[in-house]
Amino acid sequence: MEAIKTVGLTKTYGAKRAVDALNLTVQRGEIYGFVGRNGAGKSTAMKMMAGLVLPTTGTIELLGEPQAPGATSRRMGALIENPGIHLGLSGLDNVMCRALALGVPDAKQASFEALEVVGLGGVAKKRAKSYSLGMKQRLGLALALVGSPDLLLLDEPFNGLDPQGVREVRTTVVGLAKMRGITVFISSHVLDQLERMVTRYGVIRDGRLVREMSAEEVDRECADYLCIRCATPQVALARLQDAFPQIAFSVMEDDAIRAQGGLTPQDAGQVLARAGIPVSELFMHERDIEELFVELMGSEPTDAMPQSGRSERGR
Ligand SMILES: Nc1ncnc2c1ncn2[C@@H]1O[C@H](COP(=O)(O)OP(=O)(O)OP(=O)(O)O)[C@@H](O)[C@H]1O
Repeated sequence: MEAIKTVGLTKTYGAKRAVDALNLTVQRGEIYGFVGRNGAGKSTAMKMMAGLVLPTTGTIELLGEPQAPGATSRRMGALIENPGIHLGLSGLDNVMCRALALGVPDAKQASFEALEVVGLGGVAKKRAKSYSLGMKQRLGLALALVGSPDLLLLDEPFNGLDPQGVREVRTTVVGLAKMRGITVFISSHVLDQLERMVTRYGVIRDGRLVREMSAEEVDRECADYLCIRCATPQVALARLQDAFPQIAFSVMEDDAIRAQGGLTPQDAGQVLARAGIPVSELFMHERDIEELFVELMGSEPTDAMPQSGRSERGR
């Protein structure tokens, strides 16, 4: 069952297509990481999902229900940009205002519980202006949580947090997803944190979705591999496959052979030398998640790849 489905979702500001025909599907229970450079269109897409910005065209379905333009689903909680905290009110009163507006039964108890979940139970009665940035961010999370949503939209929830705050928000979100089965749609630049929580990624570039990947696919793409180049890749491949049946080989679009699974340059080099196959390049390639996403996100705003575009590396 889908938690989020957008079809042709588009937002233009003048000549700028901030979000361009976004077709996105998020399954229930996923923690979906939405990744892109500054200005790629993440916030605009999420604001449309939250009913804060009207789409120019396209449709949005949340938890199986079509959303009227500008409507907000009561089953969704959102933390987008400033969480709208009243600094003069206590954390509890802030959350209660929202709980009452949502018509949450037993608003006070529900508000306490939301604050407990984000670790602010002990300071519930303190004014929000005395909260640190991290505590304010967690208060924003409590505001998003108080209606017991089935879907959470979190736009840059780690912004302004110290490492401890980042960890607290991350573990809270993962706990919610696991214990309550909440679907989480999260945008962040903090890739190493996303890597620890996300089950699927979508990469947005110039308003368009250029790639979706499961966490396992990202792990695979980030795994070290041996790269071999020679003039006769098919012949070399056959020799290597005979010699190392346990290794996963693939030939890339540029004819480079990629070997994953622990083959060393020395062992591969020996086999190819014995077969009389000259090798022009032989090296271990190491790539971390940041390098992978920097490639996918693009360096500067460019013309987007087609909606169904795949990485040039091809798999
Ligand atoms: N209200 C607006 N009026 C005009 N242009 C806008 C408006 N909101 C966003 N844009 C433009 O739309 C594009 C996408 O912006 P958006 O804020 O969605 O990107 P983002 O991926 O969330 O970036 P960031 O990570 O910096 O928040 C940018 O070029 C931005 O300047």
